Amino acid sequence: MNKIGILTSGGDSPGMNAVIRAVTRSGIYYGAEVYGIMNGYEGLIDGDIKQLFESSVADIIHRGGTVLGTSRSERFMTKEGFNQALKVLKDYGINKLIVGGGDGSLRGARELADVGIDVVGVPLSIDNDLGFTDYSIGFFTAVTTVTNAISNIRDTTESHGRANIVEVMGRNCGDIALYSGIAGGAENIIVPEKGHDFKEIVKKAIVGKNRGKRHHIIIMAEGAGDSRKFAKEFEMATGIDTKVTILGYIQRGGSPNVLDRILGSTMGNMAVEHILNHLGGYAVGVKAGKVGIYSIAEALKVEKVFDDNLDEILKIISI
Ligand SMILES: Nc1ncnc2c1ncn2[C@@H]1O[C@H](COP(=O)(O)OP(=O)(O)OP(=O)(O)O)[C@@H](O)[C@H]1O
Ligand SMILES: O=P(O)(O)OC[C@H]1O[C@](O)(CO)[C@@H](O)[C@@H]1O
Repeated sequence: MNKIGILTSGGDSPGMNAVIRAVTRSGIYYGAEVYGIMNGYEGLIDGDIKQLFESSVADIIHRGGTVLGTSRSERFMTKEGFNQALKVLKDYGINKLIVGGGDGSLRGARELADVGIDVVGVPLSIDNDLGFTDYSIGFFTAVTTVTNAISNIRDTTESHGRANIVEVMGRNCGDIALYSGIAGGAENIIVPEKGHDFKEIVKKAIVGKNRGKRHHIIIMAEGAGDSRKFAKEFEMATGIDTKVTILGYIQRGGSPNVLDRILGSTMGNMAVEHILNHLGGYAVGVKAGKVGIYSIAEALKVEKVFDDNLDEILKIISI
């Protein structure tokens, strides 16, 4: 009997529950037992594990967060914690493990594969910072949430003739800023991958103001610097009353959109099909619209590349 374990790890992301549901139901469909490991690698170390049945995952596809809980586990990064996790897998007879999470979580999964555990990693993170997949699950829901927030901020900014610096998440990746900047019609984005020309940003705002423009929205990725400091300097240089909005967890929670539900369902199903038929370590991803499976070691070597073309388009069409 194959026993599949599933855990979610790192920052939660919209779509985690769609993956848990797809893994559970696909696993049972293909004749395996499925076990939910609570709170990511922490639950794996502590043996906080429960068997999942078809109805355990009812009514969750539309919910944000993760019904299994998640964590950032320092203990898993220690030799003792890691060995304890291996012992728990052995004690429970869990011979296949599916890990949903971001870059760090999948690196943890690769470590497990390196010592002989069959694993499949599923990219689940709002940051979209994994190079081997065009999109990680949760990213587009977060971008939609940020875009809706920009629309609201734009209304009130326009009414008052102000500027607003909107700080978004993404750790060292500027994709949330880039995609929401395009979709929300922001004047500028500031991302960690690129330097920014402060004088150019100021000039653009002043030219816009002189043309009669009553709003100026700048999306600043959290990894690109201090948004409050930037706002003060921008206000000083332009004379435009400037506010800061830090979106925080608003952009990580919430019901997953259609794309994240579909990616979660198809990737979860593919992870199960693959893990039941192959030994070793793999990761699922999406390239050019197609869901595929890759060696996890190779996948994690692929560098994340910033989309300069999209950045250029933003510059051309935001005046
Ligand atoms: N290099 C590594 N080797 C082994 N385990 C790791 C490694 N990096 C991270 N982990 C484990 O994965 C957990 C989650 O990693 P991290 O906090 O980086 O989040 P993440 O998976 O990148 O998700 P998110 O993108 O949402 O932040 C860590 O707390 C740790 O237990
Ligand atoms: O969950 P925490 O510890 O607040 O972490 C926040 C970080 O997690 C993410 O939301 C997802 O990786 C990042 O964008 C952000 O920097």
